[in-house]
Amino acid sequence: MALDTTSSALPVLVLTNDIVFPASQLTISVPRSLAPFLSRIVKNEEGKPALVAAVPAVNSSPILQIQDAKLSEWGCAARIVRFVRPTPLSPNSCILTLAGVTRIQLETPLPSPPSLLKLPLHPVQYDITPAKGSHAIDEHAAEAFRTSAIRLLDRLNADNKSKGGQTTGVDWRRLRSIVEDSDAERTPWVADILMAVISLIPWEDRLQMLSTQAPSARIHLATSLFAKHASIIEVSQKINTAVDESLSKQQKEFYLRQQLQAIQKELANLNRSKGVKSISPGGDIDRARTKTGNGSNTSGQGDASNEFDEEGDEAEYLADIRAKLEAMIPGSEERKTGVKEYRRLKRIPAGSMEHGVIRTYLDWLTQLPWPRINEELTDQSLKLMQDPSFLSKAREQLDADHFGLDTIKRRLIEHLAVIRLKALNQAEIERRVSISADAHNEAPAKSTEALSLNSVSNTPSTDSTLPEKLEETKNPQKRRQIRTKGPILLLVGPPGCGKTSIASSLAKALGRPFHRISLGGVRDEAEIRGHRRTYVASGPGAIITAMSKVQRPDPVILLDEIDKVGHASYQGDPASALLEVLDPEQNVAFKDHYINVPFDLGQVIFIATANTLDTISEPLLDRCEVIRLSGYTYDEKVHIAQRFLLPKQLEANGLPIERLTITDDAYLHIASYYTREAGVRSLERAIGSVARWKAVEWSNSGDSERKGDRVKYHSVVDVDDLESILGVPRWDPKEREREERKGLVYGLVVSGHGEGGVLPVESVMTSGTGKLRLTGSLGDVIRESGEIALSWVKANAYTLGITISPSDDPLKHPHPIDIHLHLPSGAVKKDGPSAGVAYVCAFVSLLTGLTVPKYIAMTGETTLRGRVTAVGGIKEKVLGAHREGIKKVILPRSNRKDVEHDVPAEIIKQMEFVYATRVEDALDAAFGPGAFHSGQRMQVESRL
Ligand SMILES: Nc1ncnc2c1ncn2[C@@H]1O[C@H](COP(=O)(O)OP(=O)(O)OP(=O)(O)O)[C@@H](O)[C@H]1O
Repeated sequence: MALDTTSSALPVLVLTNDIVFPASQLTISVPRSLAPFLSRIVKNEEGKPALVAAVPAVNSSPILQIQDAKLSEWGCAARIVRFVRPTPLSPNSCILTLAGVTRIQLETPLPSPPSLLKLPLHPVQYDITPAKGSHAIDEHAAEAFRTSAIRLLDRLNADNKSKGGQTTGVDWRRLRSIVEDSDAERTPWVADILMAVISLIPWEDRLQMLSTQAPSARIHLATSLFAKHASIIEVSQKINTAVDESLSKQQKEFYLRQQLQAIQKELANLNRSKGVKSISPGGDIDRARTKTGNGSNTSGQGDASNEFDEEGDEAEYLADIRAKLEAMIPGSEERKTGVKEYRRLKRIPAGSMEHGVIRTYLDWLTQLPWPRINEELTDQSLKLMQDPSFLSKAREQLDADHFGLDTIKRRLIEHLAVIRLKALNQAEIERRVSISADAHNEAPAKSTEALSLNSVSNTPSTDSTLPEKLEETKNPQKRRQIRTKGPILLLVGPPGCGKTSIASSLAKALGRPFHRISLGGVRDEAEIRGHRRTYVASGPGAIITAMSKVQRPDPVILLDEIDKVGHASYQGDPASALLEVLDPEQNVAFKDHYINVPFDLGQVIFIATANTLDTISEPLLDRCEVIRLSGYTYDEKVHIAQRFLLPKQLEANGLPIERLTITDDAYLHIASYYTREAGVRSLERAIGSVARWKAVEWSNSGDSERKGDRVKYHSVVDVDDLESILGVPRWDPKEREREERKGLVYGLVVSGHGEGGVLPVESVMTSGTGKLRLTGSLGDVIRESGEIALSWVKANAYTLGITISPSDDPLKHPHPIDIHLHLPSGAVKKDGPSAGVAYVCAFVSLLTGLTVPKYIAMTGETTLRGRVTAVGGIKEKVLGAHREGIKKVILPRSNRKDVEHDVPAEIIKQMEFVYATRVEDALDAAFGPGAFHSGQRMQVESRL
């Protein structure tokens, strides 16, 4: 387009990388070679304006040299408003500030490449008349221009803000207000200003703008360019925000994962230092992560690198859990719950806390031995029980592991017999179901044949409830369950008498896993029944943990020390949680708070142990069948030591069997001088010490032989060797020497551990007012029996020859006295009525001056009328008395059967038993027959 207005010649300044627009200012550097020429223009000697034609290069680039520039046809006449030339020695370029005046068009192209030494004068055309008429801008176009310009400026402003306002140094808001205030006439001028300022508009677009002379065309061009660039900025801003958001999400996730890892590490350290296994089923998780089902990996054989892969492969894990859930019976509650949790797990992002909680829950849930779809129809224990010699083999197993304990072994065998019969019945029912199902499937018409087939089976059943049983057995959940419904066996006895070990040999005999749950000190119900999942770090209780460990529905579980379970408190009542476990009616649907799905414990054999029955709650006791173990005699201990404890200790200490022989006397010596217990635990420990001692001797002798010394090793240990091996005997035999003195007798007791022993009953008299003082941590019952005994003695004082007149009170005549009765071991609490006979004898001895021989001990409750009634713990007491060297025991007549049934024959042979019906019988036995006159006694009795 040509300008048909004014024409003149202007020096042409080539701009390689800038454009000057009319009404805009631009500061550039120019080569110093041009300085003289430029200063001439600026000095304006000829009175001309200091104008140059600033013509941009078409092929602009930051590194473009002037001589290489291809000039645009269009440029801008610009006034030099500032010219700074360098000092003569400075290598710098000149600084030139130009203010655009108007568009110019080169009339002809420049003839040669621009010179670096001077600006060539070149004719240009320009137009400085304001736009009018056909050039006028219509209002719509101006509005469109303003809108697009404002949109672009707003975007640039927002962009600038998001970058901290430091990027361009242009005040976009001010420009915006200029645009807003501009009327239609001024818009072409505003468009030029914006074009000069907005550097992001590409060079070609700006050149096009420069070369557009007509204002309306310029406005249209500017409108479309601004709209285009506003859209470009919007889109790029959107992309940037999206990228930023995803980046910040990633950063957030990364940060949280780092934190999670740190927490897990700390927890693992904590658990390691406490020696506690993980709350979740520990290494079993790893096991859970290995493939199952048709899987190629099985537990323990998996890829070793997976074992340590903390993150685990989520997809593999989910597939594994899914396979386990699919193996559960369809429609079963455990499967429904598992599937629900599995779906939740998939929805929740991995690494979140909730994800971990669900994962741990699913680990527990899927590891429990639920009834499975593809369970094999015969299992190991059923096969074992089908063996006709099952019971005799079981007995052999019990005998192989334990000496004596006949009653217990007999009872256990009875228990096994019941379980076996139930299992065989169950197997028979299953067999019938499968036959009838086959017949039904093959052809309904052949059902009669199937029935006749049944009737010729080896074990025809006369059970009238068979149809229901058959129906019940069709339910897959009810199949394969050998229920052990029946009383729970409770083994009661002193420590170390084999309760725990016989339970484990029962499990061995049954071919089932054995698990021991120690209940000693359990105060919190949650320890048995688990914490609800709402608790932080919640987990299942001891029962479900045991089931998860053994991985079978039918283990033998030993509830050890059931007498030491805590009682009801704010933490719940663990004893009542146990009730549910032990009650065969309830435990088929045992609900752990954590798992929260009923679990069938019907196939589990529970055996409980306790040292005493006193602290076991009545309802709990009611569900148990009590079997008592009451400790061993010395003979039994020697046998146990020889046959069981020594081989065990030799193996434990690595000494060959032929390298240690302990003589019977040595065993007896250890049992009586180094241990004083009903069981054999301390004895076992002492034998262990002997074995270790001899192991050292044996290896020393080997060393000496190698060195050529002749140190002989003696494999036999006799009584004389014991002191050097075990030290001074812990129980000094002299200590056992009891005294025979006035007011002192020996009673028989059973300690809280169920251990029997002898307890002195001491009494003295002091001057006083006829009062009785009882000391020695005595409970109410034992105090009352002291008072009863004294009342009886007072009532019979005359008959017994204590007073000279029937009306005299022996505590007041001839002198007023007080009696102080004490039971030693004052720190140990004592209660019970069984010291009555001993009290009477002590009072009579004190008041008459007669003494009771020290080899006599007694037990029995007395009534005010002088009857001697039965007491408990006879076997323990007699064995305790035997250990203490007592020769004669005075017992209530009604306890005779206990002695005859429970006390080993060899003990009966070694001791004398006197059975008393009345207190007088006991007095005769203690003080000697005829010590008191029987005739008078009859009188007293008739008076009563
Ligand atoms: N009759 C026995 N024959 C062989 N070994 C026995 C016999 N009785 C006990 N033992 C051994 O004595 C040790 C202690 O037995 P165990 O731990 O079963 O005692 P416990 O009655 O359960 O004691 P606690 O009440 O303290 O739990 C075991 O090594 C066990 O094998």
